[in-house]
Amino acid sequence: MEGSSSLQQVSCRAKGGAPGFKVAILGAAGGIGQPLAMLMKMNPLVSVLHLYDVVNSPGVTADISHMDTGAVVISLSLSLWGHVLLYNVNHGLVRGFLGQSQLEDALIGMDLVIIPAGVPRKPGMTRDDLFNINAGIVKTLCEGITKCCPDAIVNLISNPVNSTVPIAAEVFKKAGTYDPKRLLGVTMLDVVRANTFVAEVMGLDPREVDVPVVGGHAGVTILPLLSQVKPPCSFTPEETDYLTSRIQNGGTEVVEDFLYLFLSCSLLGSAWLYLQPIRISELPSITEEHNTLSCLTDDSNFFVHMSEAKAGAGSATLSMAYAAVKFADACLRGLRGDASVIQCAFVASQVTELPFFASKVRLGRTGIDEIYPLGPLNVYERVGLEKAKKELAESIQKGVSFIKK
Ligand SMILES: NC(=O)C1=CN([C@@H]2O[C@H](COP(=O)(O)OP(=O)(O)OC[C@H]3O[C@@H](n4cnc5c(N)ncnc54)[C@H](O)[C@@H]3O)[C@@H](O)[C@H]2O)C=CC1
Ligand SMILES: O=C([O-])CC(=O)C(=O)O
Repeated sequence: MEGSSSLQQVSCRAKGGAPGFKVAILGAAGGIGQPLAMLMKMNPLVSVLHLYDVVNSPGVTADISHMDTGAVVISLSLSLWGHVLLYNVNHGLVRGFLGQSQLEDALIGMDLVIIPAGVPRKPGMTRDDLFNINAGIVKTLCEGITKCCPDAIVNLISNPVNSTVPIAAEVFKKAGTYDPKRLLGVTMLDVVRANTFVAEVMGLDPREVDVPVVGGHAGVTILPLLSQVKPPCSFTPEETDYLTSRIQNGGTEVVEDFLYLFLSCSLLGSAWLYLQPIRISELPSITEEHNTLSCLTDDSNFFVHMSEAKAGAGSATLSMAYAAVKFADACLRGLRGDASVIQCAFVASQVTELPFFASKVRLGRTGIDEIYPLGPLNVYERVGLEKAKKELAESIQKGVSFIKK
């Protein structure tokens, strides 16, 4: 009978001794979690994939387990009407775990734990507005990590990253398992966005662009170092303003309807003077459409670009899953012993006077092998750095106090 067959215990033979790493995703049924799980299932470095959530992980696990890729699915156990039913979804090593009572099983023996669990922003909210809910979620999940896989590399995605990473560090310190080399706040999406936006402006292939983005992961704490872009590029002051603002507001561009308003300097031919991003709700006279809107005013002086926004349905999920997999893959390549695996991440750091800071790090067999200094900054970046540090200091302290209080 089709309906009941999935609930019978089926003996199956998992591929014995498949090489690769064991990875758990906490929050695997969410907007980021699902595409992240799918992409990790496609990663040849992953042999075992554990999918944990407080809802819907059985369905996501069953679905992902049918993919004929290396990381495989063995079994899914779920509590139903007080009974634990074991059902084997497929041969292989993707396992689903549902609810707090299965958190420890989800974590035992993991090499890498990726955490996108928690609530996302709605229009009008800052990432810091998520603190009250997400701080507790991250605390509980990290307490599980200290018990079950204290040596795992942790990739923390849940916002506000500027505070959740300090929270995780304090939880690990309290349990005596803290190793700063293994705790990384994921800021990869800022780099992904920066590469894309710079490539657009310069007419380059984004795959060939590398923009270091340092600081943190919220507003002005996101500091793209455009003076260090590879391949070397020079930007006009207007391009620098536009790119910095667009990268810093990339998350908000997805969360809510957002406008980029430019004043065209017709006397200067194709040059655009960038003004500032403006919310659609602040400009009611402009017709709203869901796709990119370009309109010219009567005197051709204004160019308006409106992004397609989720407008209440959450924040970035697909680009984030892509970025998370790019970052997780770098961590796994480091664990495997590959040379020169370098990415930006928000980590415990002595690069500035702050206890945490995002900058380029080299990943190795035990996590972070080296944290690189910021390198030479221009005046624009030095001003940005001071603003970033001021906000970051408060966010870090908020996270630390949450555990210490
Ligand atoms: N670091 C970054 O660059 C980015 C971070 N984010 C953040 O990632 C987080 C997740 O975003 P989405 O996936 O869009 O949200 P979502 O709401 O679609 O998914 C979150 C998932 O977490 C699960 N969850 C809630 N409490 C949990 C718990 N105690 N244990 C395990 N799972 C739990 C939910 O059931 C849900 O499936 C948000 O905090 C968001 O702000 C989002 C985009 C970029
Ligand atoms: O903006 C948000 O709330 C989600 C996020 O961190 C991002 O997209 O960078």
